[in-house]
Amino acid sequence: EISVVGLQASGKTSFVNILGNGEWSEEVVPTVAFNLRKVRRGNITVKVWDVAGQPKFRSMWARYCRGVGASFFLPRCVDCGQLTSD
Ligand SMILES: Nc1nc2c(ncn2[C@@H]2O[C@H](COP(=O)(O)OP(=O)(O)OP(=O)(O)O)[C@@H](O)[C@H]2O)c(=O)[nH]1
Ligand SMILES: [Mg+2]
Repeated sequence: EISVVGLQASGKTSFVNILGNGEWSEEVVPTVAFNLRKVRRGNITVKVWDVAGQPKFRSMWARYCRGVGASFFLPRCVDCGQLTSD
């Protein structure tokens, strides 16, 4: 089980889509709350929590990072200052 958190529009959903089906899609919409996606590789299935990055959802990050095997934080470098400012 892994979780992916980071600021809005940092590309988390796009990243998880590529993990899931190898496809790039331009038509991604901002995530509301979270998406749960199951990624299969052979006989292993990994649950991936793709968590929303908009400020109102950030309080949920800790909950989704607890108890998972690994968490990814995708930074969005055009506004790294934003994490501390909001
Ligand atoms: N150029 C470029 N654009 C990207 C990349 N990854 C994502 N995008 C674009 O950035 C926008 C936001 O991507 P999302 O995957 O929705 O971002 P997100 O982190 O899931 O956003 P929230 O769900 O709001 O937290 C989309 O228009 C993507 O097509 C990348 O590696 N390069
Ligand atoms: Mg998203």
